[in-house]
Amino acid sequence: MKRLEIDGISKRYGDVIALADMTFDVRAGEIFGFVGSNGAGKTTTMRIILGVLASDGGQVRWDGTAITTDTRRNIGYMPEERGLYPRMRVGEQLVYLARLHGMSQANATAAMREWTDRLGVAARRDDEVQKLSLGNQQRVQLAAALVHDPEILVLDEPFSGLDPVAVDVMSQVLRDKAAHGVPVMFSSHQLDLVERICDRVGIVRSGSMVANGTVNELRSGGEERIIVTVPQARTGWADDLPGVRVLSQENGRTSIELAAGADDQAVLRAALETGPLHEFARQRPSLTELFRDIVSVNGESEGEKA
Ligand SMILES: Nc1ncnc2c1ncn2[C@@H]1O[C@H](COP(=O)(O)OP(=O)(O)OP(=O)(O)O)[C@@H](O)[C@H]1O
Repeated sequence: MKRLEIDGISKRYGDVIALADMTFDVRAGEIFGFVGSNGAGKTTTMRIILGVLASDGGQVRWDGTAITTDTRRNIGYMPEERGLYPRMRVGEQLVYLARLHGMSQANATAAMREWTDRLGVAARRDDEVQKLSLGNQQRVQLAAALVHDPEILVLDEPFSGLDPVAVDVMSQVLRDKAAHGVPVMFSSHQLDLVERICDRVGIVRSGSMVANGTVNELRSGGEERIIVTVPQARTGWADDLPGVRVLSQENGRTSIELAAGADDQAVLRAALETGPLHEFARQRPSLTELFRDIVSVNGESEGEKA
């Protein structure tokens, strides 16, 4: 199976260590979610994969071979800063980009038609990019990443700012691409979405990969919680129970971490005393909860720390 390998990449900006031994891979046919706090190093990694930025050390490989300018032409890239010409018309621009990648005029036009159709911007082909809403510009940006039929997809926050319909359209396109054997990597802060559509997830902190696996693998490494729903429970009902740490209590739903060996039946009895019990369940943490555990550094972004 072909793999995009990011192997021991390092990068400094003056005193700031942006990447330190960043290592992971993205496999053909999978959707890989790349998550981490602001400033953790996601964009820097993607720029290095694309070759728009040079690393200080390490290697990017595709199918076992160091990636070259030629291989990079087969990557569909959606840069964080976006990259469309605001005054060029949508259709012209996509054809132009496809032609730059070596497609014939006829194939480029066909691909432009296909992607503007699939991404729901066919009616805007003759409009200047700058006249589109931000969400529609983003759909065109994805079309630009796809129009040359790339072998690899690297997308920097493709979902930010999209409405729920556009999110569905974009997710479906990424799934189709993966189903056709393309490795798809994207960064995002929308963890519920990442949890839903990614085959594997990598969590980045301070320029390194700190956790990496399927959502289930990551979740099974997290501490189990007990969820207790008693709509009428008074605030703080579980605070003094032995071995109990209350993680949250909202709208009658309390999430509890229980120390090893602590008595879950005592929690159940205490819950029943506060009112009618609707739910008592053991649950693995969500990706959002895991992320907070793994990444949060006093709630600061990494850029602020640096
Ligand atoms: N051109 C630059 N000059 C100096 N420092 C930079 C430059 N680009 C990035 N950095 C620093 O490198 C680190 C990693 O930044 P990067 O943009 O890769 O993070 P990110 O994970 O993409 O963040 P975000 O989620 O906010 O987009 C940060 O500390 C950032 O301040």
